[in-house]
Amino acid sequence: MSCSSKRKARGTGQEAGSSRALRCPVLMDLWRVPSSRETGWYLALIAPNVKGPSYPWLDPSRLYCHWQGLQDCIADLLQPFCEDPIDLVAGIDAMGFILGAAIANTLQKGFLAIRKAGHLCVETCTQPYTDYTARQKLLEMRMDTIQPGLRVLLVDQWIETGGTMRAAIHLVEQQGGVIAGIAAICIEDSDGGKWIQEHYKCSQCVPQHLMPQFNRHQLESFQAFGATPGQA
Ligand SMILES: O=P(O)(O)OC[C@H]1O[C@H](OP(=O)(O)OP(=O)(O)O)[C@H](O)[C@@H]1O
Ligand SMILES: Nc1ncnc2[nH]cnc12
Repeated sequence: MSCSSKRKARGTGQEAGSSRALRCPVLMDLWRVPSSRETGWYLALIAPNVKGPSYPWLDPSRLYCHWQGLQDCIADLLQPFCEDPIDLVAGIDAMGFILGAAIANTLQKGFLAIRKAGHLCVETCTQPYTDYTARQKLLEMRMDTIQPGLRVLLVDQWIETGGTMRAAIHLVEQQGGVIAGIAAICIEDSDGGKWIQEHYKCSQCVPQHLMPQFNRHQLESFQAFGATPGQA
């Protein structure tokens, strides 16, 4: 209960400084939609990391709170695939579930959860990988869904080193699935990110002119938060 601001959370009548509002440095205006929704406008809704290097360097989940931001983000991710046959959408644990399920619903397709190990109580195939934390991890997928030739759109929130996405690609292809495409808010220009873009049809929300900021892990839009990012 350290928030001293007295701003009102619009529409709720709830004060930011009330007992229900904990640590809320920048309250979102959930209803404000810019009149000219420029390409990737909603990326400015992403919050910076203020907790340090053991966390991802930013928080895209803030943009999911904004109805028009989420809608435009999903439309942008799907645009390159609008002519392509897709049988199934697969999302990667955990934040890839949000975008993946929203995309599946938009396409009126089913959704397959690719999970971090230890949660699926059915027959699974597993794939070890290393991600941006440099730790060894394990992805897991059920084995009763992908028939040979099934066209799968793989979705995650972010591709940094590409380790997680490559593990998911491997799981789908091992079962005979065809990667119809790969969608993520950002695919960084890392070696792994480039490899994925060279080998698969991809979509991401970050326009070319903003890529240097995303690769540097420092967005100009963070200035609006008045907070020093915990990690670059
Ligand atoms: O390209 P990579 O270096 O492999 O990193 C990308 C992965 O890292 C994040 O997940 P993370 O496990 O941090 O968090 P989550 O479980 O909250 O999605 C992100 O959502 C991707 O899944
Ligand atoms: N959520 C995320 N935000 C920024 N960078 C990431 N790298 C992996 N996950 C990320």
